[in-house]
Amino acid sequence: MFVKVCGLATTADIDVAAEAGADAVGLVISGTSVRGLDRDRVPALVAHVPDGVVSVLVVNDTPAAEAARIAADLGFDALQLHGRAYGRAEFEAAAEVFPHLWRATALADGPDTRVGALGEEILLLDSPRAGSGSRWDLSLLDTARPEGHWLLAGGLAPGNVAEAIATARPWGVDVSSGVESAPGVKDHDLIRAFVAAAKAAPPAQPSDVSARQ
Ligand SMILES: O=C(O)c1ccccc1N[C@@H]1O[C@H](COP(=O)(O)O)[C@@H](O)[C@H]1O
Repeated sequence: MFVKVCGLATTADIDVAAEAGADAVGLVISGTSVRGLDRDRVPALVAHVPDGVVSVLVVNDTPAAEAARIAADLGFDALQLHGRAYGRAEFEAAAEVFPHLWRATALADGPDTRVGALGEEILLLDSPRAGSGSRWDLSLLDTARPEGHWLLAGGLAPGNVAEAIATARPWGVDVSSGVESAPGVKDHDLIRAFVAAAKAAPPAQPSDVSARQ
């Protein structure tokens, strides 16, 4: 089970997530998120992510090509694009700048659920309110379950991730609010508990892909 912990703010957060066994860590650049980092702090945090852990730039409503340039300039391994109604042409233009794109969308919005439909490497299915800790109706997957490299997100936490994995059968999971003691403040014990619970869950799909794309 591929596990990403998102919205990290300090080098200690990164150390804890990596030591717990997270496969990827997310750093948010967004003016509207409580987890949005000052741009001048980001290079040191990206550089702190250890080899073997995927560093992911997470943006919301940023034009894809602009976000791709930021991801490339700051040395991220992957770019998670949330929010806009991105089209294939926008993704293709962004991929020429930075190829490791993740498409984050809400199933309630009726997206194309084929992984790679816009050229992305990973599809992430989230609640319509990214980063809010909101869960969503996983029964929507019954008629639109993706295959392959897709991540489940939205209101996951140490106490519900095993059940969510059993229901949704994703390739991986992503968490932010559910491992915090207050909005934007990561709780290290919750990070450890989340990664342990997710890794212990029986995988629904083979883990046949390395963490670094
Ligand atoms: O975490 C944020 O603040 C955020 C901001 C902008 C876009 C995405 C964001 N986070 C992503 O939201 C989901 C799930 O969050 P939660 O666990 O429900 O709080 C996850 O994909 C994060 O990467």
